[in-house]
Amino acid sequence: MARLADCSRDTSSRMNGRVSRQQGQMRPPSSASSSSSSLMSTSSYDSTKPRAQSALSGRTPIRRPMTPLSSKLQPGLTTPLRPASSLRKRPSTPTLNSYKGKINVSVRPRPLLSVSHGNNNNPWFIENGNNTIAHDDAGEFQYDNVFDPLVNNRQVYDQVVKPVVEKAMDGFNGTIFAYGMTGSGKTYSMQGSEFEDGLIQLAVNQIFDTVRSDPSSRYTISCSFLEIYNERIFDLLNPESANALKNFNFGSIGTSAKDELKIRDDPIFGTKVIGLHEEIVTTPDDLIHLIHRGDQIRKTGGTDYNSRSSRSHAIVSIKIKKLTNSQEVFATLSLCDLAGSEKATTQIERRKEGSFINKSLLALGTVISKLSQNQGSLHIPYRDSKLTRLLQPSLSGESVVSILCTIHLSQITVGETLNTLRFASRAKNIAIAAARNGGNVQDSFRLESLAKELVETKRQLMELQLSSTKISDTDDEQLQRLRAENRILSEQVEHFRRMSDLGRADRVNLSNEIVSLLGELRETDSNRDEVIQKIESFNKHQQLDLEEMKSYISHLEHMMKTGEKFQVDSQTNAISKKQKTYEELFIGSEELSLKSLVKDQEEEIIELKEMLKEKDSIIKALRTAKRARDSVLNMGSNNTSDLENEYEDYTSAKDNLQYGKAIKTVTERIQLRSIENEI
Ligand SMILES: Nc1ncnc2c1ncn2[C@@H]1O[C@H](COP(=O)(O)OP(=O)(O)OP(=O)(O)O)[C@@H](O)[C@H]1O
Repeated sequence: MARLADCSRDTSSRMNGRVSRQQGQMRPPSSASSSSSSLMSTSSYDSTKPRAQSALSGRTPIRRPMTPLSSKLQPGLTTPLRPASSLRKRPSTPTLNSYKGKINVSVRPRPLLSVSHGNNNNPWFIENGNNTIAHDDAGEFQYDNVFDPLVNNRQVYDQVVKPVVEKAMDGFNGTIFAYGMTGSGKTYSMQGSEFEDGLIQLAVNQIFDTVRSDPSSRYTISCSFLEIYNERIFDLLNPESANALKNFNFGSIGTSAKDELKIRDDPIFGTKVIGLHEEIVTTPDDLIHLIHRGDQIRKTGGTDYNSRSSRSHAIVSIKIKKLTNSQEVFATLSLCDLAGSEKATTQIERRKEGSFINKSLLALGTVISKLSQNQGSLHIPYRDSKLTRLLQPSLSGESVVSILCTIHLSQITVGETLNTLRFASRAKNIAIAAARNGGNVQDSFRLESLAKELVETKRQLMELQLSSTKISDTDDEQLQRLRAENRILSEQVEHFRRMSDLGRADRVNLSNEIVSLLGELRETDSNRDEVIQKIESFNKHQQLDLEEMKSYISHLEHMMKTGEKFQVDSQTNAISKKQKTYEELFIGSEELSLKSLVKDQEEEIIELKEMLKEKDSIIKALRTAKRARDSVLNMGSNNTSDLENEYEDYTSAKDNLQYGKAIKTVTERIQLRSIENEI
């Protein structure tokens, strides 16, 4: 256990992000650190830059026996101890397609500095072997990793980032974020310095090392880079957004609102920033260049603890897609450098920035706190800030998460450091249940096309339902009309048939009676043969008329049958239309043929009506003829010439299809004659 020398506010030692350390004052690597050396990547992009020679004099940490944990814990500050572990060490239940575990939490104290403004009784103690940090009054805190202040970025990387990158290369989303008060070393850790690579650079190296060592797979790597500044999202890779950010100041908040990017829910990635620029890269240099470009734009300013402080949360997202044979996996690795919390400052702009930063960090703390309570029913206020909204998919367990908490170990920052440690303690209770993204490409394609088909079928079904309602309305109207007309038609046919039967019987009677009448005619009558001939001819015409009537009847019957069949067909069509696709129904010829059939039927019905009218007049004429015959028979004293004359009138009238009129005339004449006889 090491008692740590007091560290102090340092702005003088910062020059362009450089920091020096006195060599030889670092303690031997901790167990965490030493174990990590065996895991170190053989990356060809590893930094081999020498550590800086320090102009600062460090203080050798004082070692003292560890105070028993129980006596150190204070109510509200306790952190249940658990075996030190990292993603590698901690028990988890990874299967091929899922990963279960807890968020990996590491603590990195900023190195001690030579200029001390406090006293030597530094209250902090670190025991690297046990991954424990203790405070004289606050007690002990244990995490997956508690680093020695003098570890380098590579050692931190191996414990904090490397396992997450390995998982990301295998299809699991990964998130790493640096959290801590301003000036505690977040940016130093993530971006590195002139003398050593940061975690981002090392992650990039590992990604491309993996790509190179796996020629049998095809990788696609792309990157986006955003920052959340004063609760607005800016695209650090998009020049327009970057310009907007440059011009962004508190006086123009309203006018620049259009430049900020919006967050939307996304079925694949949980959340998505709409319109965020994303570039595909093929080399590590390309990727680093891209990140460097964005970093130039990132908002920085001076705080009381950091002359070049990050005033925004910055998130680099690296998308990795890997295709091996027909298997595709994809993942997003998010590397977040959060803005540091700080106490009130004298500068107005810094104060306003600080309030936004503190607010979003508070929201992050609340979310972490609620998640750590492990109660599924609890409402998690992800929407309280842009930061928590963006980190929602990661924090809600869908991503392998590793948090690096950076701390100051000076006496004047004890409150802030304890806050960070409490945050870290809560975070390590959060469970992860991440799933691998991807699967068989053919399956993916098949699923994709099935999903498309489903959408298309649903659309067709909706249109079909709408149009079938319209069609059935039209059909219904036409069917109703056709049914009514058919009913009238069949009644007329039935009536016509009865009349025809009646007419046939009358005709038989009539011819019999005419024959007997003719028998009574005197054989000597010179025109007897002629009369017989004419009567026979009349009979023949009658026969023809009857034949014609029969044929009309069968024609009418046929039309009725066609009409009935059409009704049935229409109903069947209406049902089957509902089962047919939209195209078959509307683009095909079905509808056209249906319409033309209806039109034909309408024309035929008009014709039939005309024909029926004619037939009615024929029947009427036949009736009148019967009546005329009856009158003739009753008269008994008809002479042949009168009969002949009347017969001629009748036939000529019939030829002109004016039977009714002709018979009327005959009847009138016969009636007139009977009156004359009576007189
Ligand atoms: N582990 C470290 N080794 C050497 N120097 C460090 C280390 N950590 C931090 N520093 C130095 O401390 C100063 C502040 O660090 P840094 O900018 O990384 O803090 P920060 O947490 O990102 O602050 P802010 O939230 O304000 O951006 C820098 O000059 C940095 O070089």
